[in-house]
Amino acid sequence: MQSPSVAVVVVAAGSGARLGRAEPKAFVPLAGRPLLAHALDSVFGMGEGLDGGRSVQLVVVAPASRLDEARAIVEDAAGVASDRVSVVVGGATRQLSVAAGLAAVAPGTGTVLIHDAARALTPSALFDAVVAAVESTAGGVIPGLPVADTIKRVDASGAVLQTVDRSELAAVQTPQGFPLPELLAAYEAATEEFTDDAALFAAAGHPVSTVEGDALAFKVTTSWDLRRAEQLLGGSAQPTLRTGIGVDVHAFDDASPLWLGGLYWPDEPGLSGHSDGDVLSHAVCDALLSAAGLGDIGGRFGTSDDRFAGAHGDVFLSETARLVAGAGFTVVNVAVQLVANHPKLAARRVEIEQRLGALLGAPVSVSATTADGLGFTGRGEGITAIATALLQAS
Ligand SMILES: Nc1ccn([C@@H]2O[C@H](COP(=O)(O)OP(=O)(O)OP(=O)(O)O)[C@@H](O)[C@H]2O)c(=O)n1
Ligand SMILES: C[C@](O)(CO)[C@H](O)COP(=O)(O)O
Repeated sequence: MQSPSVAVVVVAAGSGARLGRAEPKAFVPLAGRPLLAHALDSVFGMGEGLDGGRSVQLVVVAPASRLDEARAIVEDAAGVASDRVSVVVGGATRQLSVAAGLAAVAPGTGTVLIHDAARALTPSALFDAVVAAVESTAGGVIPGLPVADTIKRVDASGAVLQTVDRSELAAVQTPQGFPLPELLAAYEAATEEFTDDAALFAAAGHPVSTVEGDALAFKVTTSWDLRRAEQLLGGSAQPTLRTGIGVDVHAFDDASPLWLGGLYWPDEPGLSGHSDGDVLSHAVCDALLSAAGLGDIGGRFGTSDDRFAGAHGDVFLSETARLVAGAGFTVVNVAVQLVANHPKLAARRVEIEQRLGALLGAPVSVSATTADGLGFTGRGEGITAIATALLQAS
């Protein structure tokens, strides 16, 4: 293969912990397509693109678990099979992922750009501007934007120590461009972890300058960023809603106290279980986890975990609410229905609704029915709870 003069390494191997989705961030859908696909649109839109006068090599760095998916996205974006595109496995840190990508860049390449897949809406013109600046300066080039907020230095307690002069600061983006031989040598020499490639390059003694960044090159880090990206792509400004369902069943156990909806029910037979058997709270947790795409209560709070032995429903509900919020959702409402001969809920229904509503920060409706004498609930052997939850992406 003839050595291309420009290579672009797109790092897409991060987990996206701050986004909190089940899939790695680069594979999270944005307007119906993975973030990575959008990022590649920008690469293939470069003036120096694959079909242009000069060839550009593309290396995508993906998680080991998503190699096939990444290959399919790359092939789809490239339109044609090409020996100028490849997908390699990333590392545990961004720096290791970049190093893995650089190892796949053709020797003899003049300029290499390192780009975050998470900056999915970066305009192609920014790639072109960085390439042009690397070629004219022979140094490192990064896009930067003025910092809009006043910046304070604070200590661990939050006390303000100093106001930083922001006229000297820039918020730095990608793609970051470098002459390949110098960047490779800098990576070889690096003994510490840097948050961007320019810092690593500068630590090796090389000059780095900025070109004007672009607001569209923002990094999708949190759910809020993802929503902003959706809206910029002309997606509906309607909130993203997700429903979930949860069902739980526990058998009666005369030797246990009854806990239901977070309340103690004296003089009623209890329910068996690893925890306190609060079937109603557990169904609500499952509905919330299901709506957020976070699996289920068994997967999150397994019976092998001693911390949950005998735990009350409140513990599971509070932790579920924390997980759901961490995944970028607010609870719109929850509805739960018990299928049971007893206890009779009517007298304490409002009390349960208020208690669970306060825990979840959203309305909770509780209802009950019997099974007309049919099945195990009809025979009075246990209780079934069925819950639904509605979440809104925050
Ligand atoms: N081990 C890693 C870590 C990050 N990245 C990539 O580096 C870019 C910028 O990193 P960041 O936004 O911090 O992504 P994550 O590390 O995935 O996010 P988080 O810190 O929230 O987990 C992303 O495109 C990400 O996929 C990577 O390729 N390999
Ligand atoms: C490289 C980078 O995108 C420059 O802004 C950024 O440093 C990487 O993201 P992180 O959030 O710092 O891991």
